Amino acid sequence: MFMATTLQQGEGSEVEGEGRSAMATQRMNNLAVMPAETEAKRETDEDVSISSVQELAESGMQAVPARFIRPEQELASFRPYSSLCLEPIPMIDLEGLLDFRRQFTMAAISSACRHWGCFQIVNHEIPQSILDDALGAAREFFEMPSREKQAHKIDPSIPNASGYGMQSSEAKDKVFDWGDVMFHSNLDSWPDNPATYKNAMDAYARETRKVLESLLDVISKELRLIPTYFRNVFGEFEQPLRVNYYPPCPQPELVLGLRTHTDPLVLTALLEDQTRGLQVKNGDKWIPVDPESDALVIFVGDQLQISSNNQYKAVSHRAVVNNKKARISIAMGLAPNAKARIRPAVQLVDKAATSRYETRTYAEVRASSPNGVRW
Ligand SMILES: O=C(O)CCC(=O)C(=O)O
Ligand SMILES: [Fe+2]
Repeated sequence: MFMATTLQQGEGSEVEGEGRSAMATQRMNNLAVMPAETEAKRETDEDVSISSVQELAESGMQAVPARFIRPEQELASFRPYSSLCLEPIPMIDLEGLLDFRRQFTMAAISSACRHWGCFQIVNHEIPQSILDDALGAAREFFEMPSREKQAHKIDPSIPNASGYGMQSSEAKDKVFDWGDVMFHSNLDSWPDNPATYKNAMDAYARETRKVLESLLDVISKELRLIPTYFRNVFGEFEQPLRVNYYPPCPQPELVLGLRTHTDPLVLTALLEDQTRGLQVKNGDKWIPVDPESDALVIFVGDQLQISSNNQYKAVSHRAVVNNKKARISIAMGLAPNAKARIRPAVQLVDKAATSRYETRTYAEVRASSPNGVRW
């Protein structure tokens, strides 16, 4: 599993989230380089101390430090294009599961899992107030002064630790993402502050779990597995949750808020504020997802791809940033129990062919797939 960390602030560079220190601004501006100098500068930036991207963004720097700049070949895929000519990801009305549209809706979910690995859902029965309160609590958290957030600083030496830190700061490629995250490996690690956080996230997590479990029921039927298949093989689900914060960036065309990844889970639900940023990969194209205030985005994760013996696809996705507005998203996943044995359903393995995957426990799978995003 990926171990994120926050970097130590350098001596004498105390910067509070709500203010700017001239020394810190100067230090951060000194780090900013033009893309041509990127490679040469990346090395010397290794020992730079940054405790959060939000703080860096609020320092007023005009150019991003080299260690955030994506490699040249990846930058090419950022070129702006009109989404008008691109097919949007499927939008599925879950009310259809309750009436005469049931078969059609089930087939639409299955088709989205096969061809996209993602879809949006509306009429999921989660009250709008629960969605709004979760996003509100997330915003309140990130608007707290730096020292209050740092009180929850993640300790990467503890396996499966929860806490606050920069996105992907220990990813193998050493390129940082333009965002911060409050990660909860389970639902008993809420901060006391802000006071609204615990109840709002708890309610959101509980409601979203029901939706994801009902989607899994549909999926097991569509894959012709017994209805309890996933519960039987994955055990009691773990429910990790990531609250993502992407500050505005002076050079959004050079960075990613969150690197390209698949979620190492069964299913993920993503709640976004109204700021665009999520992109999903379909074939060789990156498709922007338009946020809808009453919708959730659902991702097929690696474990569902494996269980389905590749019939369903875990979707590659990433978050881009902009130079005007911070963006918040909350991703909540269903993860197999650490002891669950992960392998394709025997019913889905062609008798003549061997299965595409070896059997491993989820703990082993998670430890061996450090894609740079803590889950
Ligand atoms: O913020 C987003 O748009 C994507 C978040 C995500 O993919 C994650 O938290 O795993
Ligand atoms: Fe993700």
